[in-house]
Amino acid sequence: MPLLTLQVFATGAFGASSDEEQTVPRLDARMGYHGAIAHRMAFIEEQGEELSVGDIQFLIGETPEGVQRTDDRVMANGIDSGAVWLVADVINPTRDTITRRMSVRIGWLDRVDFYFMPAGEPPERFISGDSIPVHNRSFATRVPTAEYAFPSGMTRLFLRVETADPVVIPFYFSSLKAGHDQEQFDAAFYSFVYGVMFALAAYNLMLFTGLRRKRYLFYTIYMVSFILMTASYSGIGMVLIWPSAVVWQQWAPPLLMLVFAFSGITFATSFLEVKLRRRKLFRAIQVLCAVYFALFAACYYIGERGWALTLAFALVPVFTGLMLYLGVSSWMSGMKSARYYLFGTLASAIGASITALTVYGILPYSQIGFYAVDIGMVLDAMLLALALADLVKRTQQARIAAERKAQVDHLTGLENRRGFLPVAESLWNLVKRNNRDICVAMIDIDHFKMINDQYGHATGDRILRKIAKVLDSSRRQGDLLARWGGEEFVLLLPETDLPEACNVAERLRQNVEALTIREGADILQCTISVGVANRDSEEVSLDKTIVMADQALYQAKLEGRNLVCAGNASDASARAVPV
Ligand SMILES: Nc1nc2c(ncn2[C@@H]2O[C@H](COP(=O)(O)OP(=O)(O)OP(=O)(O)O)[C@@H](O)[C@H]2O)c(=O)[nH]1
Repeated sequence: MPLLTLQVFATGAFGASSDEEQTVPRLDARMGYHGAIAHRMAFIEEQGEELSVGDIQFLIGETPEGVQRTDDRVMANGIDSGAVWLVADVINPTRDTITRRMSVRIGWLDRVDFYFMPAGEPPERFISGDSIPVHNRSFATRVPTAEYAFPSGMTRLFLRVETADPVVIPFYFSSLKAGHDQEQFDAAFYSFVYGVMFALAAYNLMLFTGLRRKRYLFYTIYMVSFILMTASYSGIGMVLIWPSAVVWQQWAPPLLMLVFAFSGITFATSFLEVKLRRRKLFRAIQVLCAVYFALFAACYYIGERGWALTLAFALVPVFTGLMLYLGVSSWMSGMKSARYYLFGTLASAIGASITALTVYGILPYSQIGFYAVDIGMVLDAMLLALALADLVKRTQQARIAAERKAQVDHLTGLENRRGFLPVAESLWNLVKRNNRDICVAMIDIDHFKMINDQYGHATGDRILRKIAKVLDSSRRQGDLLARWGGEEFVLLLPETDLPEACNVAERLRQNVEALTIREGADILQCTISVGVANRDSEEVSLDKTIVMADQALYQAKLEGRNLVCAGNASDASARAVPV
């Protein structure tokens, strides 16, 4: 007989009795018990050596004080603990058989054996657990399940659970219909979770294919690794995808937990541009990832699955903390899109913590507690997708602002040559199509070098700004004014013939001449020279008209400055004349 060290899992130990009927609690076969019912059963924990049904029967008979009770509906005993037996006597007071469905609703348990022993008969056994290929299990279900037709009288029910994973035993005893309804609910829930995840993963993969931005790829990997991780520990993977891959099923949960944590942190570092902003931290994260993978490989090599799981369970909070820290620090440093990221990470962290605490038995077991990680992750997936969209929006806005900035002259606030030309070209083409007049005036401040030399560059700048303002307020609405470069400006006058353009130019000249600028004790007055040219034939381009206006401006300078000269764009050899 193996030596047993018996432990109490929780408070409320059953008062031991030599009466076997009191030692083993009773279940009524007619009842459909609501929720998990470990508190309605007795339990015994194996210490080292494996026990048989005969050993357990012997123990119950000979040392009933060793049989324990718990107040908890779900037994939770942490990682790598010994095998646990649950025992109850199922009473069927009717003459007919009563069929009941029993299941342990956890997909990661290695080995689960159900034994049913009617009085005076040998036990009938049902085997399950993820160390057994699906087709070799008594019932090919996602979670360990048995259906049994309880005969009239008493049947002793034994349940043995053994695993290197966290020992959690939500044992359900229900009618076939209630069991079926629960499975339907689970299927609907996982369909919803996986549906959302797959849709977002596929969409972001498309974005990656089209845009070639790595962050979309990392998002996709993060989602897919979550799907695979939950598929591995929920048992869905084994039932639907790898029904015979027992070794893979044993190692998949810790491995996929690592992959999930790493893909999450990789997405975070890419999205929050940690490599650019925090180079040292980025290196440290890479080293940490490498160390974890090396430790996992070592666990695999020596066959310590419990250690690998402990490693994975220890890693997830570390990386979640790191992801939260990165989110907070990025938000603090002004990255607006980081707040969606932060809320998403917070949702998944809270969900994962609730599930972990539920699985460890620290929080009372509930459906919502058990599925909290999935609910949190769905929220996380949606908020991260929102964060990516927000980042795209902000990047676009920044690009448009930068493009606009590149088209504006920062000194005068007028358009510069880059801003002027595209608008001028389209106006030019429009006028040309309608065969209307259009003119160009080139404007240059006279003797500006002298002002710079005498009063300094800063005063020169101030005067440039003032003259630009005068020009801007003197132009007609619809005319396009820009700083062409240095102390030169250009004015495009659509729907304007040459004499009218010369009138406008003359008004500008007069307004600038009337401008007085105080510089210390001096009152400064500036003048401008203007060259005007018009489009006087079909073939004349904007460029050519600008050249002609420039020549007319040169003529104005030659004629003594503070003048408006007009030229003819189609006849560049003709001499521009003062107006
Ligand atoms: N303060 C200031 N000066 C500028 C700026 N851009 C060009 N200049 C100056 O404008 C002056 C232009 O000199 P020039 O091309 O010789 O022409 P000018 O002295 O105006 O003589 P005319 O055009 O022949 O009347 C140079 O001294 C340039 O340094 C600017 O943004 N700010």
